[in-house]
Amino acid sequence: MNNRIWFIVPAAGTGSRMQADRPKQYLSLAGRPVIEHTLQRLTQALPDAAVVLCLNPDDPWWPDISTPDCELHLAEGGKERCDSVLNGLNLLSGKAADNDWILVHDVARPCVRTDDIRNLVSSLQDDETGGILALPVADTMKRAADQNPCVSRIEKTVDRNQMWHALTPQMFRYGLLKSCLERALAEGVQITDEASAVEWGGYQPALIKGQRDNLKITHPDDLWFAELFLNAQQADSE
Ligand SMILES: Nc1ccn([C@@H]2O[C@H](COP(=O)(O)OP(=O)(O)OP(=O)(O)O)[C@@H](O)[C@H]2O)c(=O)n1
Ligand SMILES: C[C@](O)(CO)[C@H](O)COP(=O)(O)O
Repeated sequence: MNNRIWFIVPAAGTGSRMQADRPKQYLSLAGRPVIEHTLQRLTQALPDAAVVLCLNPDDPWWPDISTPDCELHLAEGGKERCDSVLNGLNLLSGKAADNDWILVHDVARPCVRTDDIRNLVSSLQDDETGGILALPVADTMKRAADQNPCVSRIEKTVDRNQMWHALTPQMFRYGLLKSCLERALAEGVQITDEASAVEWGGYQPALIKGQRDNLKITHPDDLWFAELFLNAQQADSE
């Protein structure tokens, strides 16, 4: 594959659902900040890929982080995750070719397996649209009658067949992703991942099965699960 690969890592969130004293990407996980684990996984998976890290402009913690041994560009985070990603894409204007691959990966997913990342790239390197790591739903799915995140009532059971959890990285050509994301945001479309912008653009991104331990650290107990996964992955590799 002769096109370059660029990681864009949205890392400008405040981690409000984590209820911690700092953004979750700077919380300690197995003795190191979450962000260091994530960046290490990305650079281990694809050592020749460059990394665009989207940081909150007022982030006081980044200077204390051990930076990965890779080509690293810093972009300014935006109001929402999608804005941070678009800022990362804009930073690559004039650097990335339209057919270069962009892999967007949440900094809050430090347990992503390098094999999964490489499998995503090898599976999609000849694909015109791109796609995402995802996980088929294994539980019966219920739609709640309201938005209370703790207690509610079942409004209906949703057919789980053909339902997948979207993970990251999400892999798209630079030109396609930038165009779809710019237009979707300009139209006020609710975008929570890159695939939803590409779908809005009329494309059908691929779903490539990933591992269940690629969790997004979101709530306090997720940090405990992440450490379990890291320890289990370490034990498997020995
Ligand atoms: N304005 C934002 C918001 C989120 N993110 C990043 O997008 C990823 C997924 O977002 P999420 O898990 O929602 O992180 P937060 O927004 O920090 O969490 P919360 O919604 O609990 O505040 C995270 O790596 C986060 O750092 C970002 O770069 N810019
Ligand atoms: C991109 C993502 O991780 C795919 O599941 C998810 O949409 C991020 O959501 P968040 O609310 O911004 O964490």
